[in-house]
Amino acid sequence: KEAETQQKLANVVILATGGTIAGAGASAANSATYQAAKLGVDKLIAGVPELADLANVRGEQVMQIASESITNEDLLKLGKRVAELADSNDVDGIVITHGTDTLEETAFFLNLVEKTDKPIVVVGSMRPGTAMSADGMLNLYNAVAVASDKQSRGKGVLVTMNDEIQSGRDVSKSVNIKTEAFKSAWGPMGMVVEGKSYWFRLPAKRHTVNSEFDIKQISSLPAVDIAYGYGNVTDTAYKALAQNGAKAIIHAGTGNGSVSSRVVPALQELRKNGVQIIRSSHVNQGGFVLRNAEQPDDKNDWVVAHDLNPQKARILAMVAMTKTQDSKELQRIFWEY
Ligand SMILES: NC(=O)CC[C@H](N)C(=O)O
Repeated sequence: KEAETQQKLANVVILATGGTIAGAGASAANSATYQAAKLGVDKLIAGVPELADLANVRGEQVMQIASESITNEDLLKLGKRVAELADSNDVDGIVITHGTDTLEETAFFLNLVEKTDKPIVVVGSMRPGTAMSADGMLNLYNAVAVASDKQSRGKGVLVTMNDEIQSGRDVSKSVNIKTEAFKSAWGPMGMVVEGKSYWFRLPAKRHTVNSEFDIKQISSLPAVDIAYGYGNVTDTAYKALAQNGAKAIIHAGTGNGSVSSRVVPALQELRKNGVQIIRSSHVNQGGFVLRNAEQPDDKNDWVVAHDLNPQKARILAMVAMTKTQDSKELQRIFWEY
């Protein structure tokens, strides 16, 4: 009988990378002061026995770090392992436990490069498991529920936080401390309640199986860095990043991705020297940067990131530049993904 139920359940692999969901604090009152990345994946799984009702779950520890320390090499390592598992006949879905600080970057990266329609769900928590009202158990339960559900196939990389199913492309950590941290300018795709998914929207942008990018063809990512726009800004950071080898600079601009007149000449010069300039916006609730609005992008040969925030624009630029160095192609990619 037990063997029969096991056969009916989906096979879900949990790839653990660290973060608060694997964190531990000194006391139950420590919801914000704790150490991330302490618990191994077996303890995470053992902490939610109800996972066994949803799927045949097994875990792998890919790394054990706080997500602000994730490097491009870590992203590639994780992405390649996800692709191997997705190719395996006995894997139906993949869950990645992750720190929340760069979760949106990893989710978007996987959304661009994984050539599979099998569900890939990235999940974290805002409080460590040792805290009162810890959110990790339910977030993980929801992630496994979504990853084992056939309805989740072909919808791109997903994020389950705070009972919501979000698109890995759109979602961003928009609030810290609070458990309702992850939001998208375009709204969640659905909800997951008591292990059941309720869907309301589909992503309109290219992803996974419809993407032109494939993790199996990527062996390294080019240097792309971000510089911040603000009052009284100088061009020092932009020049320093280029000098240090940046192939593209994401301008985390004010408002519509506007650029200070004190910075414009340096960016024009950098572009002439081959560095791609990509205008994004650092406004909190969803930037929206259009070509030739605020700056003459056609004349400057710059690219706009449209609705992608600076950290997501960095991910797309890196992936795109594994294939093209042409600014027009880059702009096409920024419209399509
Ligand atoms: N809530 C979190 O996961 C944050 C912990 C840590 N800074 C990380 O991103 O891994």
